[in-house]
Amino acid sequence: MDVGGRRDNRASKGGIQKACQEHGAPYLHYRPATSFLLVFIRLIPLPNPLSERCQEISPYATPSTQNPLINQNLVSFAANRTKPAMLRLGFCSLLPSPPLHADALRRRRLEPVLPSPEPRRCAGGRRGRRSGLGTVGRNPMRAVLSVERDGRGEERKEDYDAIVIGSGIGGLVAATQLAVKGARVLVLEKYLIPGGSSGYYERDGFTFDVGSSVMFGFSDKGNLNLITQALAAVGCKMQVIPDPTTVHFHLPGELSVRVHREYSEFISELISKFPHEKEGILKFYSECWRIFNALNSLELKSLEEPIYLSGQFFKKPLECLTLAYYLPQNAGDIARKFIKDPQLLSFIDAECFIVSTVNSLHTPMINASMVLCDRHFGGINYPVGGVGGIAKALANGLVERGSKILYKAYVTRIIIEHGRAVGVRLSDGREFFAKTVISNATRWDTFGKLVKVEDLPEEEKNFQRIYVKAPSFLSIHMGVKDTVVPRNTDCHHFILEDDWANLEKPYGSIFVSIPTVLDSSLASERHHILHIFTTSCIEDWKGLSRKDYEEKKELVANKIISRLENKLFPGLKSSIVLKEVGTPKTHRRFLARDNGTYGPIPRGIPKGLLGMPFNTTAIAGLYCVGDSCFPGQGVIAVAFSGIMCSHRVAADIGLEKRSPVLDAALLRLLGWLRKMA
Ligand SMILES: NC(=O)c1ccc[n+]([C@@H]2O[C@H](COP(=O)([O-])OP(=O)(O)OC[C@H]3O[C@@H](n4cnc5c(N)ncnc54)[C@H](O)[C@@H]3O)[C@@H](O)[C@H]2O)c1
Ligand SMILES: CC(C)=CCC/C(C)=C/C=C/C(C)=C/C=C/C(C)=C/C=C/C=C(C)/C=C/C=C(C)/C=C/C=C(\C)CCC=C(C)C
Repeated sequence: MDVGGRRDNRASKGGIQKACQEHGAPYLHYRPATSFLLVFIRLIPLPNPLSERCQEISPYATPSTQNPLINQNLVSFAANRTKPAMLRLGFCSLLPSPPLHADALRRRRLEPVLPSPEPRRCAGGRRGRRSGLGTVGRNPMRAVLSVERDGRGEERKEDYDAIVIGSGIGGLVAATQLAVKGARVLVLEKYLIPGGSSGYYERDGFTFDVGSSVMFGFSDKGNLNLITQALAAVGCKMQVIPDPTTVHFHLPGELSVRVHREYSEFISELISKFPHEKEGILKFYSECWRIFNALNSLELKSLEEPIYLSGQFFKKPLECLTLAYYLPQNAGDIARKFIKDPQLLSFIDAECFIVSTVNSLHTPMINASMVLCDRHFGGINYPVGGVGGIAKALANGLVERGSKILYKAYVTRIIIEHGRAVGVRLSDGREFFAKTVISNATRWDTFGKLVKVEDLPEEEKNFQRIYVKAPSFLSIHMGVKDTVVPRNTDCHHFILEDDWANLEKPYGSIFVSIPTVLDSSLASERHHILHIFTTSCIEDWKGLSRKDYEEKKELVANKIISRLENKLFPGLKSSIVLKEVGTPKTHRRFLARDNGTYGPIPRGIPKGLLGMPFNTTAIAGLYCVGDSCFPGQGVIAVAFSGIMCSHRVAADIGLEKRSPVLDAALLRLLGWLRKMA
């Protein structure tokens, strides 16, 4: 059964009410006044328990000169820039509201756009071809000029509205959304191809996803399909393969649970394992749907922009109040209201851990609801050709809209003049200037390395008080003979063998994705890809000689592979035809993420999402995007952060409505709320 999730306010309320009735869960419906009261009761501050270039053979990098496939990609990006221009319109739903700023108005008039009736199919992975529908022509009358200086001090006039540091999904979504609104953007990426941790790499006929292959927000339903929407904004639609099972859990006590795409099948399976907790299971997941439906009814834009925010409160008061009520809450507390069985609560911990790397007591309820429901509402869908196709399509779309992306462009400094971010300096000495700078590097990298300030701004101190760096991963990318993967094996597995206490320990649990189960074109015939990963801390890999480091990689990887062989795939070791091991150092080096972290995790019990910073920073003109911004880790989460960031930046540069007075009031209020977390 698909529950709720309709755009219409009444329909979405009806959907959840029906779901609650069908599952015997209570349907809680607060009047606005009651909700306000509840929200502010939740916001009363409570004591907060307080509790952080290497030698490397990387699986993620092959110098382009040695890798014809990467060369081919670079050539295709270069060719892309020179494609003849055709004026076209993206998707109506993502077009900005009428701009107020004179520059913006002028731009609009000068850049007529023609409607595109159908999005074009985008190339996926290496096998795809670009259809190249065209580009928005450059405006010869740009109002804001900035200066690009090369290493020899020569100057060239440029006219960027925004510079984006990094081309992860967060940075690319922010950049493309701005480009669609008429801004001219420059993306600077230190690596050879776009995508960051959602990139790809190729070896001996295998196309590997660098990171996760589980794609939320990639359906054609509702308002929360943010990856689909981000691609649609640049006129792209990727072909996807529906995954019938989000994940197959293999847990202590021989507990095996498959999260089926169909919600009713998943719920029936879970109830069959815990029949005595039927009511608790229904109530907990119904509460998740309540939040998901509220989220799904909103138009998602910047929560730091008061005109939009008050508009949403006016249009969907109950949904907004529902979200405000759950904003400071965590999934584990809500689960404990309904569920008593310790093993079932541990299962809910595992459900949260796979998306947040922390247990349910530390996972914000809004984030948990988002993933626990989207997998059934829109389902998990895998892009044909691999996850890397998403970033490639966004990067192509950006260039087609007259913006620019530079690879091998390593930003080492954000230039601040008179307290305002005005540009960036690269490791080769080049400097670029723009009205705004958006950093897709983590907040730790942005404020620890790229911005040199005497004192960390209060906001960042507060962020570091509440959040620490999540551990990194040890990842093993393998090509194996297909005989080792039985027919009907699910694509994604989570394995925790004997002891629930190991859930959050380094190397305690194992994630496995076999994307070739869905898309066989990622491997050569009669082969599969196994992407195995487990949490690992950089401290474990520091201070080793090259030889010791390599030996340790081999040792640790073999242990993980043996565990997998025992649990799921007998004969796994002898079936391996290709194996590459990445450590936290690999993630640090190739993604420029401090300690190789995959984003922030709360230091203690958080107040839900309340403490997460949005996109603005204490430095005027400087914004952050990506997983160390609201709502946190995850490809769909960083896509949302990109959408929010682009809206706030667009308002600040005059491409969207804004009210300086309301802005100041809202930003102060949000800052105050964050301090309470
Ligand atoms: N757990 C997984 O397996 C997995 C896999 C893929 C994606 N993800 C999700 O994606 C999220 C990250 O997405 P994101 O968009 O925030 O970041 P990202 O790390 O994917 O991308 C950041 C990009 O910025 C570039 N960069 C960083 N510093 C730079 C600098 N100084 N100069 C130039 N370029 C620089 C990096 O090379 C990288 O391409 C993660 O939190 C994670 O949740 C997770
Ligand atoms: C402002 C104030 C105060 C108030 C207001 C109120 C309101 C209106 C509010 C609103 C809110 C909102 C809108 C929110 C939103 C949110 C969201 C969208 C969220 C999202 C989230 C997401 C997420 C978190 C996701 C995640 C994911 C992930 C991480 C994934 C991962 C995966 C993996 C790792 C895979 C696994 C694998 C295997 C098992 C193999």
